[in-house]
Amino acid sequence: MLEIRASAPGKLILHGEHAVVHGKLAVAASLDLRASLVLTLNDDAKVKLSLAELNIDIDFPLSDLPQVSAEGASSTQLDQPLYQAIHTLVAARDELSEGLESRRFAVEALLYLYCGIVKATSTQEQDEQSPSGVTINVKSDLPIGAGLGSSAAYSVCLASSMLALTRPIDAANAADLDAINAWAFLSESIIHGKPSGLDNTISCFGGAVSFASGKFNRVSTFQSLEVVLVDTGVPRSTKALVSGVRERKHEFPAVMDPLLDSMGHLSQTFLDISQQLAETSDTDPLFTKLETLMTMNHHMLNAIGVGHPALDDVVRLASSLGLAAKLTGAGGGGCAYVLLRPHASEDVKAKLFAALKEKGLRYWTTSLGGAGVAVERSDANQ
Ligand SMILES: Nc1ncnc2c1ncn2[C@@H]1O[C@H](COP(=O)(O)OP(=O)(O)OP(=O)(O)O)[C@@H](O)[C@H]1O
Ligand SMILES: C[C@@](O)(CCO)CC(=O)[O-]
Ligand SMILES: [Mg+2]
Repeated sequence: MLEIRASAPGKLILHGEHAVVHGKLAVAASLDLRASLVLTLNDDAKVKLSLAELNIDIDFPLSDLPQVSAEGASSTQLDQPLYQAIHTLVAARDELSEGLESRRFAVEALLYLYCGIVKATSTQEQDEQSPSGVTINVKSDLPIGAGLGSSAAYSVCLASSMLALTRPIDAANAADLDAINAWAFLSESIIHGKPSGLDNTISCFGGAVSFASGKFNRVSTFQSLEVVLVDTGVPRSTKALVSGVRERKHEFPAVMDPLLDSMGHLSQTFLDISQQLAETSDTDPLFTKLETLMTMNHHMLNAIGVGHPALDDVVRLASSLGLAAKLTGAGGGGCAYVLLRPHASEDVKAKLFAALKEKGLRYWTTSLGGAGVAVERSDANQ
């Protein structure tokens, strides 16, 4: 029996969220929290999906899926007629009418990649003669819609498993990674609107990077930072927040543009200081600078309209213990991260964890810069 297993990590944006959508520099690293997917074939000629975190169990007959144009679907641009056909198909399903719109985007993204990658490579004759369906189960360690790149981890799992269904995929091969990343970006575009590509790139390649205008450089200087991720539990949508910033930028360009520029410069300053950190044993003054940058960036993100009182509460709580925190990802709720100095006193950590527990907030201590996508195909008949 054919089985494909894929997994991909979430990410922490240390600095540069939102600014990166407008071409500025951001710095981010992968997390050790991952999404995972198992794909098998079925004889029912259906795409069956079970998305545990979204409480979605639904199937679509293959015969209902739209035809892909003769030239096949592009991996670099969303095919609008194909997307519209999928959007209409999903909108017609009552099971998906409840809850947030973004639940439907997850199903649309999955069907889009299925049609664009799998259906596009099989001929109509093959489809009619042996209409093998696929069964897909997804689970995730990541909080959904909370700033840690759950949508990107999901998108990378989708892209890598669909590609592995059509040909051998090696996650150590640069061309295969580029193909996964390109399709994952299209899935992110369905979920996010206009993503920068940072989240799917980190989830695909892993490690720690600086990123601007679709290009990234690996960075090894800040992977060892110790952080605590804190989820305010306030739900929000990345798509809505990103479009809110775009509108504000359009309305007040002279005010917004310098703020976005400043956030890009802040990412570069962070990189310069983390480079110095790697070259000295006298780290305390540099950590003081890193903490100042976090506080500044948190307030700049408030200024561009992506803050939330619950995030400010986390920043205040950290500050009462002499620590710095800032929101991460799209903001508007979701997660903040707290920076711990190396050898932070056990007493401070214990106080932080106790205060977070008392407020009923979920938190994670995590390592940065782990592996990117993993995909493996096994076939019992081979
Ligand atoms: N495990 C999952 N199963 C199915 N869909 C998922 C899963 N994880 C994320 N998604 C999709 O991604 C959406 C959440 O993405 P969104 O971009 O709003 O938040 P995020 O990626 O967690 O945060 P950020 O983009 O700020 O890092 C969900 O509503 C769903 O459409
Ligand atoms: C808010 C944002 O910068 C990060 C979301 O994790 C959006 C993006 O980069 O696409
Ligand atoms: Mg996202």
